[in-house]
Amino acid sequence: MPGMIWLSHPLVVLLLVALLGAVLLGATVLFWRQAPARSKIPRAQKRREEALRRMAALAERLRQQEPELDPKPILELPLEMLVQKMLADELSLESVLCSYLEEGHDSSCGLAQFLEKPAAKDGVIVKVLKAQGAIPFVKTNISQTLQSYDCSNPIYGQTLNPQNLKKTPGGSSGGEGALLAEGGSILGMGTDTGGSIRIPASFCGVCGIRVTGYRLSYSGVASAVKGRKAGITVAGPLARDVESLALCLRALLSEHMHRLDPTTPFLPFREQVYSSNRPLRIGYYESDGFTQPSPSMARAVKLTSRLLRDAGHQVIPFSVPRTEYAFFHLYQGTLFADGGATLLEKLQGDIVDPSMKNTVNSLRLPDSLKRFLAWIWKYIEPRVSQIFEMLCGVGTPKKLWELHQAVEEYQQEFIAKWRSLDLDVLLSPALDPAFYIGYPAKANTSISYLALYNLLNFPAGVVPVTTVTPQDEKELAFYKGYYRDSSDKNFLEAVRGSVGLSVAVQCIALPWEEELCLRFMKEVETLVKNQMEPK
Ligand SMILES: CCCCCCCC/C=C\CCCCCCCC(=O)NCC(=O)O
Repeated sequence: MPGMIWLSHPLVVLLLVALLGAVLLGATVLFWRQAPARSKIPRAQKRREEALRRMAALAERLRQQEPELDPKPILELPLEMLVQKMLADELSLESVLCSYLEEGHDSSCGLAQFLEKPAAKDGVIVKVLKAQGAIPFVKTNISQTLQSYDCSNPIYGQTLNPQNLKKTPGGSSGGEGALLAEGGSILGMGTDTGGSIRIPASFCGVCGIRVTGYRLSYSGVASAVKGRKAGITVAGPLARDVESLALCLRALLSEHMHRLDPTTPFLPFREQVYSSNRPLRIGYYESDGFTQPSPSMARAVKLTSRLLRDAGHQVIPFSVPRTEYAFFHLYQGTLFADGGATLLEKLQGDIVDPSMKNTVNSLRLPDSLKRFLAWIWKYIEPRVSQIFEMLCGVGTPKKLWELHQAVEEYQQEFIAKWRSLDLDVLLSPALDPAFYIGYPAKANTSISYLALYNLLNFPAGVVPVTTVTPQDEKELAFYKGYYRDSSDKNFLEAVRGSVGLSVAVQCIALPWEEELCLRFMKEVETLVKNQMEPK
């Protein structure tokens, strides 16, 4: 046989042996490099099991001591009412959640190399909350490195969405979203670079807000990627209602926080802005022209803008300028300005979670190959081409400054448009309904509605307003997406089969206007609640 003749050639045999040797060597080196990570993971899992056993034992002891006590009505109380009851001595209970760097605890970011390095002291947010009586009681699951909006890592596994166990709770702060949705907590803290507070909140049917950069302290918050100066990561709370978010920000925006971290402005919570009821001028859009909204996302904006109009507010159409440019060139440009070097460094010797493989494998390619793929994909799927271009990084400090300047110019262009319409606030879709597990990595352009406000650095929060109806589901049959590419196709697959799942809207204000943003969110929440429960 001709094949056998080839195989009997000594050079071919030599080549095959060399190839096999190289593969074996590669696998051994990888195994050896991952060995420390592999050994830390079972220990972390054991610590978690022990903690859960201790919690179960404590719960059992409480049940025996107080057989009459029903904790459910307490856990379901909004934070504000809980505080009122505690102040009135009707309740004494120990539970406010915080997942930030906390003395004596690991903040792993889903990375084995961050394990067994407990924080030496509390982060500023934890310090301020503790000083006001908060008792952090649990750290919740996140996506590996926080650079994905799924919620999975090789240490603690995949978190599921309590509304549908085949769906992700979103990420990166997906554990917080799931715990709040299940009534297991009353307040959580997350971080947001591309929707990591707002996506889990909207996927799980709770509220969340990303504040203007630097308004809340970021000191002591663990992260796999630090140092970005555009598209910066910010802290923010998640809770079951807007009043709880306001209570949290009221507590944090204090002299105490400013004293502990003078890089935050001394700008205490402005009560009169939050409690004002003057009618608002509200801009709104159902589509950003880049990610075709799911039928439920568009319906959520329609429903909310009608309720707002009926309540006496002025509602004005708004269109987002140059979304494609803003998403790829500016947002992804800043996200991967270093070509992913920082992220890859943090993953060295670690097991890469399946939810991160797409990003990590693409980043690991040599720049020349990324450029070649960008060129090829230009003729097949232009959006994939743009992703590969951005994954090369900016190249030089001069280019980075040019990018920062372009971001500032876009910010001014957006503000000028906002001002020309004399708007107070803006209403947009969030990202809904929850995706099937594994899909965030496949539909990576669909975060455009949320990432825009990371790029602009505006405060933006999400409020659940409706659930997916059978009619929304039927209308998905006509969903094609604006680009008809793999990301559009994956988005459609990700959101199918979601009748009954939560759908939120996004409420946006200008920088430093967190109180106005919250006031707008509260207005939306109240109007939706009132129409669901007519007097
Ligand atoms: C052809 C496929 C190539 C895949 C390349 C992947 C490109 C990834 C693009 C977008 C994903 C962006 C995810 C950003 C998530 C940020 C989440 C967040 O807010 N994190 C919080 C934090 O950083 O603290």
